[in-house]
Amino acid sequence: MPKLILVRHGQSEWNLANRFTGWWDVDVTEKGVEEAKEAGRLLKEKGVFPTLAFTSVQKRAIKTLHLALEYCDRLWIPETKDWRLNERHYGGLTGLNKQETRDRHGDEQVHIWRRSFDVPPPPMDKGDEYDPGNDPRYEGIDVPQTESLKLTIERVLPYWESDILPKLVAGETVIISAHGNSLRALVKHLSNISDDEITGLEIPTGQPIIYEFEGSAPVGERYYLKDA
Ligand SMILES: O=C(O)[C@H](O)COP(=O)(O)O
Repeated sequence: MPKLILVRHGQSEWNLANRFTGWWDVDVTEKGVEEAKEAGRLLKEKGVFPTLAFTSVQKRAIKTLHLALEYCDRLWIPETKDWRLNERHYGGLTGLNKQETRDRHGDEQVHIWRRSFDVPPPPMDKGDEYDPGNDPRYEGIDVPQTESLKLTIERVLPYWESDILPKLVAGETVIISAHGNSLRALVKHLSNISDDEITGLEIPTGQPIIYEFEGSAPVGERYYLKDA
């Protein structure tokens, strides 16, 4: 049965520093590197070998993918990078410390910005030091100024339908190395999670999540590979 493997990148420098990251391109930490290697070892140990890979255009996800593939001896498989798998854009919160933002705006407001379904964080100003607008990797793309989970879903799902799902239907074992919120977008869709319930879903770093597919639909529920 074709499998879908979802992996959130290993710990990033700004996960460690507790800063809102979004589209800012931070690296993985040493711990993140270890998490990514461990994900690869686990794939190998459990005999789940990806045949095709997708990732974002952000180095924390790309590096995680490469380390995971290296540690299951599959660095050679075809891979595609696409901005539509990027982390959700954190708007004007990008770069701020999460705790300091809580102290300033209150826990409830910060929780709404982080986890609500459709309330986007305040938009990023054009020319903000963390604005990736002029980055060549986004040439020709209308870079958002902020994104809620709902807006993230609106760019992740069309890409999933057009580029990824057909590969699973064709029998490939697909690995997607992406981000907390682009993966929440996918899991919401695949596990049919309501707009209310999705606020409670957290995706840990570096832990492969598996969906088994029959045709174009998942069979049964997702599970963590470490528990299989
Ligand atoms: O972009 C970020 O800051 C993190 O990758 C995810 O942050 P969150 O846990 O606030 O959604």
